[in-house]
Amino acid sequence: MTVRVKVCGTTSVHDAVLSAQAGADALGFIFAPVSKRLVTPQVAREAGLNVGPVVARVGVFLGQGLDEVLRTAEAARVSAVQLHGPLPGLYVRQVAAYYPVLRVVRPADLAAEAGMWRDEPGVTLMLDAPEPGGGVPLDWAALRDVFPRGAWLAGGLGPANVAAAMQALNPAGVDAVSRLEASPGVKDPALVREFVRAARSS
Ligand SMILES: O=C(O)c1ccccc1N[C@@H]1O[C@H](COP(=O)(O)O)[C@@H](O)[C@H]1O
Repeated sequence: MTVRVKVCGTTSVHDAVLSAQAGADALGFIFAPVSKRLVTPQVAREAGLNVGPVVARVGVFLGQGLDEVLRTAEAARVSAVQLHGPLPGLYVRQVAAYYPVLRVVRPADLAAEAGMWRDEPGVTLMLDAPEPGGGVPLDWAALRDVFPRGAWLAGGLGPANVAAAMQALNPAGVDAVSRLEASPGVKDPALVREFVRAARSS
């Protein structure tokens, strides 16, 4: 199975084009106000118009109301939505009625969430560290026996460790932000290219 590669925390058209040219399958746009990588829906929309017809644009949310999520996703013209934080199942289903959902869970919540979304093709699980965007890798060895088939992996991934993470867990997709930056919200071109290359060749 070919791994999907998502480069998150895109805050400019320039960095969107850079990541797309590096070969990313998906770009993440963070709309959570707490983030150092906060982007406006207008910039995300403009970025999406500059990366061609194939690259997915994922709107990232943390602890925001349903109305805000749906309005922002529409304004930004994203193609998928990534949901962090504790959320009722009904909320996730309501978003999934409009957008494919990447449901982000911490290892502690994996068993419950995996059971909830096993038969819902519109919801894909992503495992991440408890502190999103913190650059801290998960304990891959501890997850080896429980990592769900088809799930994505995030948490402290970068050029130097993505191959080992893939070897340990065989995720369907990998996602990274802080280890690809020159400064918060600004991509380091070499790190982005090397991350995509390392994931592709693993
Ligand atoms: O990066 C952020 O600032 C952020 C804020 C709120 C929700 C999600 C955020 N980022 C997500 O964090 C993971 C991995 O980040 P890292 O590679 O460990 O720095 C990824 O899913 C981002 O989309």
